[in-house]
Amino acid sequence: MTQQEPAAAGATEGATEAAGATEAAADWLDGRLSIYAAARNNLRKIFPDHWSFMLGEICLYSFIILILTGIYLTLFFNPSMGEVVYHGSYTPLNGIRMSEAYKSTLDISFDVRGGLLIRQIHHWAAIVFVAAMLVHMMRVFFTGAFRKPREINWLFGFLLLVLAMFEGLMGYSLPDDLLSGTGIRFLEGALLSTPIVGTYITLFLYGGEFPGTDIIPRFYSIHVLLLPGLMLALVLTHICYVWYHKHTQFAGPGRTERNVVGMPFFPVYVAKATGFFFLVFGVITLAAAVASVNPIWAYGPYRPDQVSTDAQPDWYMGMPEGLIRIMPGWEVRAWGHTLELGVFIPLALFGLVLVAIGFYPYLEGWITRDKREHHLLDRPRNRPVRTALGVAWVTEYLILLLAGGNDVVATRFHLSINTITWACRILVLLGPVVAFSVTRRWALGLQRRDRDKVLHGRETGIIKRLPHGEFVETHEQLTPAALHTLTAHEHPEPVALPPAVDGNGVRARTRPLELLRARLSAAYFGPGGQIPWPSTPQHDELTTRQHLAQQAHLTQQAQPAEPADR
Ligand code: HEM
Ligand code: HEM
Repeated sequence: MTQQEPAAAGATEGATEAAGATEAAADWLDGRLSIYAAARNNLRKIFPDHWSFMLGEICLYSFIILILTGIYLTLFFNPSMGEVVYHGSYTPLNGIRMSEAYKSTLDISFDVRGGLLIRQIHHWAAIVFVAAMLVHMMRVFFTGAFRKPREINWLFGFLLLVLAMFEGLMGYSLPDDLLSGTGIRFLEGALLSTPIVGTYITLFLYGGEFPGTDIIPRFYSIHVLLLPGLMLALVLTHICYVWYHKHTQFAGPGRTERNVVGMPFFPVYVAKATGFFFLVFGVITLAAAVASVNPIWAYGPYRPDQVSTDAQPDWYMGMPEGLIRIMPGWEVRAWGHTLELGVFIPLALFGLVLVAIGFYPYLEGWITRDKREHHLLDRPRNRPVRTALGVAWVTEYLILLLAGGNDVVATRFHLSINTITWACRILVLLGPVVAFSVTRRWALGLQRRDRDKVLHGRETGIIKRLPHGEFVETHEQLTPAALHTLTAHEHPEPVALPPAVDGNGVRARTRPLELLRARLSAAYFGPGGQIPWPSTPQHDELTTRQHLAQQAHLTQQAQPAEPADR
């Protein structure tokens, strides 16, 4: 017997006791909540694997980080517009009159232990949150994961995106620094431009004339209570739907519309997801620790008579900002009222774009008349028109982001602000059209390449010289798995117009909506929308030709090209 044995035996006994206690606790819970049945049904749930499926997780984890850090901030932030004179650690602002909201944010930054880091994590998490949402949304869009039965979940996700943008706007308005105030002023202008109800909405929200003393406390309630509450409910519903519908998967051998191929939720995904949460938290914390964001002490407290150059909203508000900056300052005065078209048109456009994004799944469903469920994802190249629409939208977004920062571009690159504005005006109209047509052609080109690969195999890059001098490139047949993946997608037919003459020989009237649907469907699935597979005779001919060429090749290799004697 060695010295260690009693200790080891003691440890085993302890572990057995702990396991027994855990089991007893689990039994107690099961007697009340039937957790065994719930665990049996859910823990082995299968999830398919693809790197792009982690984008939704980044949204989820940054949302959790926002809630955790936000709760910490509420302990020290004072959402009051009451005025105080600052005497604190940040000496350059000593003796300056400011709101209590601004002062408490300075205190969080300079006097609260870990305050600045938490503030920065909160702000960085907000930036990552909205960025992850946009990229996640584009993944869902480009792969067609929004199709039946997931249209509702797309709508929930879309609502989350809109709420997050406004949650962010409210958040960076809270510290009441010069930049915040400029944002609140911008919002006031935007609301005032709404015809008929604009003035009433503004007076109601601001509790009187701008800036008043109500706006920060009101934004605070909305920021820490109303919107996070709504978002939490939506996030939970969103994830429940992902669970209920089961995740989509990319086509591949053994994967069909009726099964899910992947790894079990427990233990594989639980372990992966936990690790990934800490990775996201770590990266955001690192960014917060090394990269300063929103240094409000450098901007100073808000004063309505001041505005700084380079005043920029957070990047996700770049689109409305850009639209307003490039719009000519049109104004109509009639019957004693002013219609501020220069602000109202861009905002209406922004709203329309958002609505179009939210309802896109229904629009595509209407165009394609497709009522089936889809659990296999599309490769973006196989739906060129949809992919091109997505790229056109991203292009438009980026151009407007640039337009929204026209003052920054002008000062950093020593350019004329008018030149930038005019360039953006032209680009906003041309950019999406060019992006659409280049992407569509590109996707069609990739489809052609896939078709060639299926018919002729993969180009190996190995050139062989035949005995009679001809050079040929050898092709390698695809593996059955690759062949399956490349040929798994459907080739839908465009929706046909109803016959011009009905069964009784009477001319039928085509309704404009049906005509529109037929045209759009032809654009999606006509010759400009997909590369048809070769017809059966074409396919047979190609295979025979390939076979003959191979035979000839083999014969030539077997016989010397130049007979030695005759
Ligand atoms: C708070 C924001 C969001 C969170 C926490 C979230 C979370 C998730 C998670 C974890 C998944 C499963 C993994 C994945 O596919 O990435 C998912 C799937 C999905 N999300 Fe989101 N999401 C958010 C925003 C959005 C947005 C903005 C949209 C679209 C407008 C959207 C639409 C969808 C759809 C349709 C699915 C199902 C995809 C499939 O099964 O392939 N989500 N979401
Ligand atoms: C869910 C999405 C959220 C987003 C996108 C968001 C965004 C922001 C942003 C951008 C700021 C400005 C930070 C800065 O000063 O640089 C902010 C401030 C703040 N947020 Fe949030 N936030 C969210 C959720 C929450 C939640 C859930 C809480 C509280 C429970 C919270 C509490 C606060 C407080 C107290 C401030 C003011 C303190 C400060 O500015 O340092 N936030 N938020």
